[in-house]
Formats: sequence, structure tokens, C-alpha cells
Amino acid sequence: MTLDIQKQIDHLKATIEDYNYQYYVLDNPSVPDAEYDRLMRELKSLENAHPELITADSPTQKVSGKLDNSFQPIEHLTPMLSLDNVFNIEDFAAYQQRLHNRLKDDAVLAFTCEPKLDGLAISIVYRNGLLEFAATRGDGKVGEDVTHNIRTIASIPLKLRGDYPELLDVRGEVFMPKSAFEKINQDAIEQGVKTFANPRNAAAGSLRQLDPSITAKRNLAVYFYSIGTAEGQALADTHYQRLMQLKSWGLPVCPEVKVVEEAQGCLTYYDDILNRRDQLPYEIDGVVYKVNTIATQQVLGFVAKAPRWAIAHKFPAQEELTRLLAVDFQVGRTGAITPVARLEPVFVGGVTVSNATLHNMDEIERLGVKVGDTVIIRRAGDVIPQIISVVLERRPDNAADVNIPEHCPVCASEVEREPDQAIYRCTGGLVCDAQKKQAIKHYASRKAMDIEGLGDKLIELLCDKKLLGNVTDIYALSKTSIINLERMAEKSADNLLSAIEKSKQTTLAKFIYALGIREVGEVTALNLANHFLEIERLVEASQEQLESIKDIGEVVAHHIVAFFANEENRIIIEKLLEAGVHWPTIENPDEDQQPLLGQTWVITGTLAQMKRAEAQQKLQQLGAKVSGSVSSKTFALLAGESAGSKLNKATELGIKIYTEEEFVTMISSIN
Ligand SMILES: NC(=O)c1ccc[n+]([C@@H]2O[C@H](COP(=O)([O-])OP(=O)(O)OC[C@H]3O[C@@H](n4cnc5c(N)ncnc54)[C@H](O)[C@@H]3O)[C@@H](O)[C@H]2O)c1
Ligand SMILES: [Zn+2]
Repeated sequence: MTLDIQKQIDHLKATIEDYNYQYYVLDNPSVPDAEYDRLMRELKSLENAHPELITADSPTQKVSGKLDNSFQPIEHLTPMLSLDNVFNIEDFAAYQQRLHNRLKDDAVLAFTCEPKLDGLAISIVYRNGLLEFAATRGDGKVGEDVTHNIRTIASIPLKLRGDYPELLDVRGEVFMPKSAFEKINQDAIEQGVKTFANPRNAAAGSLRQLDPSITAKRNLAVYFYSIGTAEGQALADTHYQRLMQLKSWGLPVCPEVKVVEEAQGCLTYYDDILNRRDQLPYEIDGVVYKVNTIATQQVLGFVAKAPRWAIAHKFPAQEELTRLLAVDFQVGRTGAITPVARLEPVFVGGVTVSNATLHNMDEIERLGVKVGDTVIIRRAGDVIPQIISVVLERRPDNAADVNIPEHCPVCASEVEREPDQAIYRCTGGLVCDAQKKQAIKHYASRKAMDIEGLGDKLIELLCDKKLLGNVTDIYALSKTSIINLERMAEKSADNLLSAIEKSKQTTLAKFIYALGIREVGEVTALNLANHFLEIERLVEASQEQLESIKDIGEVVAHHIVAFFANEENRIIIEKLLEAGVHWPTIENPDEDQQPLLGQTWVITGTLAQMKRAEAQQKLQQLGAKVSGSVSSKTFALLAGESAGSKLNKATELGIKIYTEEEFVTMISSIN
């Protein structure tokens, strides 16, 4: 029996030591805090039941943290301790009771409440008001010298102000504000390097750098929360007033610090901070209650590695372990195929989570995640739950790779990857149910078929009522079918039907645009219309033919070919023509319509009568290229109000310059 317990204890100790190493030395934990805390509680309760098995080196008995010999050791003037913690109200009530029992009185206890900042502890020694050295907590007795790095943190004074003690050892938490954390991880993703698991690890990793110039760039911050040693200056006799003293010496103190009375006051504070957790600019993992009167603190004293007069009340975990059961693929409104993780349900961030986003296939590759893996999932605030890492040591033998499906799970069309992008898309276009609504909205929009009255809301409704399946169904709508819809009076039904009828008369360019081929905007559609003159010729066009057209590159040409290669799309086009969609024959194609062919224009300054984008579109429609910079190849410059360097350069190079007025006259003389 005891042998078994001994084995369990040894196993727990070894596992916890391993996690400590990864967390404190490598700043790269492999399991979430919740899992670590569970093991620690298990070990504690085994040791409580078998006190004879407690050894001095047990992680329950000593301050965890290791020393990395890349840093000089620094012995602390007074030890840096840890905090005991509770995870629920019952345990907190029991803690309160123990305090009163130990103090043997029922006098009202005041507590200073503080957020439990999720960073790493630092001790900074000021001598005669000047920053002398700074050290991490290390094993509690000896820390690592990080003085050079600490000096780069903007909010840490190098010199104290006011009536400071001659010698001051002040303790605080170095942390990385959420905004800085998001930015650093965004940069890491862009550079394809490893991201930090959470702001705590980012802060620790940034402070424990051999090169202070790296620390300097990391936007670390600090709040101070206690005094280790002070000589030559009387200290206040409550914890709260001491914090105010720190502030008066120029040392930042968290603005959320507050004095309350008894358990009720503590719990009200807890609820308030928990409610505001997501709005706080820094990450916290709970709150800390500290007996306010220093004399009472001294009566209470310390246990092995933590004060009795303080306790951390931890918040529900935002990170948890669970298993990835499967990866499903969803098709978005634009055909983008996104992987969605199906998880073994787990309670995290206050709710039970069974799905998580995986963004795209690159993200899966970055995480290196396989089906069957144990993963760390994070749910903070209202943010969609995310998988942040894989616990590789728990990977089962039958873990399976995640593969993108070859066919759309909704319409079975082929799936393809966009060149140079992480996104896979369904090529189904108009036939894909998932893309249907979006496609119909685009088709009916003003710059496309311009069907007045057929707006987004009505399209949603018609799709939901199964009156619209794809764009061809627009022409099958009848008065009897729509009159019974909500908010559809007889008059609006008539108006809609006549608008549909009227819109059948269009141009080839608008029709091509209306099809919603990826990356075929109005200008490209116009170029295509002018080049091919007939829709049938465009449908048959080859990649090479398309690429030979001005402004059409490989990618766009590819999208066009893929769109028309889809048999369903061709059938839809036939049906639209049968329904009566028509356009005038293009009489004067290419050259005649494009008198500015071969010219390169530059637009600069502010235009009064139109937007720059409109001027650009006009020029492009007439065949000109529009470039962003003036060179000897520039044909003309359109210069609006307060034109600057481009105007100067164009003048220098003797390039033709149009005022807005001249430009408008020129354009209207062509049209
Ligand atoms: N995931 C892992 O593998 C892993 C490994 C080791 C430790 N951990 C985490 O670290 C915890 C244990 O670390 P610990 O021993 O440093 O204890 P702790 O972090 O629970 O509490 C002590 C620390 O709290 C910090 N703190 C923040 N705000 C404070 C405030 N207002 N007043 C006083 N202190 C404040 C200080 O840095 C102090 O050293 C575990 O509970 C776990 O969450 C995780
Ligand atoms: Zn599809």
C-alpha cells in the first residue's frame, strides 16, 4: 500500500519537476497551468494523508524555479517566496477560518486585494535611490542577474524620488501587456518563427535574454507589490500604505489595488475583477488577498514556501488540455475552406468547448497537430476557442495527419489552393450551396446586374424559403411565389418583378462581372468583354489567350479558366441567356474603345470632382495604365490640388500635365 503511494508520489514529483524545468528555465511549458495545478493538488493531498513521505525537496515544500547558468547568480537579501492558492469559495472560506483560528480572535480582518499578474517575479535593489541590480526569483534564495535587461523597461525608474530608503529591495511582477503580446505573436507568425504560448512566457522569455537590446524591444511593463528589505526609512504599518509609499518613490503600483474587509469584501473584489478580466490591458490569472496590517502579518508568519497572510484566489482556467477527435472542413461564403477542430468537450474559460478554429492549413502545419493528439486549447473572453499547441509527449501511435479534402464537402466540386496563399477554395462558384447567397447578392448588386429592390436581406429570405437556389432562379420568381413573403406588399412584388425584367438588358462587361469569378472586377470584366466580344469565346478561352490580355496575369487567368471549366457554371450561363439576359453587340472593340492604349498615367494630389479611384478606373477603361510613380515612361500626370513631389518630377522630366478640369474635358471629348 505505502509502496504504491510512494510510487505515485515519486511519479508526481518527477513529472512536476519536468514541467517546472520547461516552464521556468525554457519559458516554454508543455501543459497548461490547470494541468500543473491538478498534479500539484494531487501531490499535496497524498502528502497530507502520508506526512511521513514528505521530503524537503518535494515541489510542495520549496519555491520552484531554476537557475540557468547563462546568467550570473545573485543571492536575494531576503528570500522570494511563492503564494498558496485556492481555486474555489469553499477553500477560500476554510483559509479565512484558519486565519481567525490562528489569530485567536474575531476582530475584523482587513485585506489588500490585488490582481494576480501573470508575468514573472523580479527583485530590484536600489541603493541611495539608484538602481543597483535586479534578479529573477530563481529558487527563491538565489536568482538570475537580469539588471541590464531590467534597465531597458521604460516604467522602471533608474533613480527613485521623494523620501526613499537608503537600501530598498522591492518586489514586483514583470509582465507583457496584451497588446504587446498580440503584436509579438503576429510578427512571429509573419516571420514563420515560433510564437509564445501566453503573455507570461513571452514576458519571461523577453526578460531572460542575453542581449538587452532584444528585451528593450519587447514593451515589458511592471507593477510592484511588496518590499523585501528597506533600511534607513520608516515603513508604513499597513501593506496598502506601503504600496502607496512605493508609488511616492516613483515605482509603479497596479491601479486596481483596494482594501476590503473579511471574506465578503474579498469575494466582491474577486467578482469585480473577474468581470473586467477581458478589459484589463494585461493578463491575470486570479487575485491575491493580503492581510493588510503588517503586525498581524508578523503574527501569522510563513509556511515552507509561502506567507500564511496571503493567498491567491485563482480564476477559472483559460487554457486546458483536451483531445482532437477530428478535423471537419467548412465552406465559407466565398468558397474558402476552413478546418474546424472537433474536440473532446472540455470546460475552459467558463464554458464547455467542443470546437475550435484552426484558421487554415498553414496553421495546422505550424502547430504540427494530428488527429488523436492531446492539445492545449485556449478560450479567453469572447474570443473563439483556439488550439495553441500540441502536447507531443502524449501523441498516440495512431495519430493521423490532417489532409485537405480534394472535393468540396458541400457541393463536391474540386478544391484548389490559391497560389501563394494559405487558403483553399471550392471551385463550385455558383453551384455551391455554401456560396450561393453571396453569389446571388453579387449578381444582383448595382455594379453587376443592378436589380433594384433585390437586396441582401430579401436574398437571404428567398434562399431560406428555397425560392432561390442559384442566380437562374431569380428569373423564375413569380408574383404568386413572392407575394406571401413577410413585408412583401403587392406593390413591392410588382416593382421587384419589373426590376428583374428591366435588368435583363445589360452589357457583356456587366454580365461577366456579375458571374462573380474570383478576382474579376469591373475593369477586368470590361477588358474581357472588349477582347472576346462574345461570351461563348470567353468561355472557351485558354490560359495563354487570357494571359495575353492587358492587365490579366497568371492568377486571374487561372481563376477564369477554372470557373468556365466547371460544367455547372456553363449550364447556369446558358440558362441565364435562355431567361432573356441580353446585351448589345460590341461595335467598336479594343482600339476604338481604348484610345489611351499604351499610355501610362500617374495621378497625384486631391481631386475635387471625383475620387482618385474613379479617375483611375476611367483611365483604365480607356486603355491607359495607371502607375504610382513618375518616370521617363510616364505619358501624363493628372495633378489635383496640392500636388507635391510627383508634380515637380513630372515638370522636370517634361511630362504632360493635366489639371483636373483639362482631364475632365479630355475624357468627355472621348466618350
Ligand atoms: N504549465 C506548467 O507547466 C507550469 C509549470 C510550473 C508552474 N506553473 C504555474 O506557476 C504556478 C506556480 O508558480 P509560483 O510558485 O510562482 O506561484 P504562483 O505564480 O501561483 O504565485 C506566486 C507568484 O505570483 C506572482 N504575483 C503576481 N501578482 C502578485 C501580487 N499582486 N502579489 C504577489 N505576488 C504576485 C509573483 O510572481 C509570485 O512569485 C502554478 O500554479 C502554475 O500556474 C505552470
Ligand atoms: Zn462547394
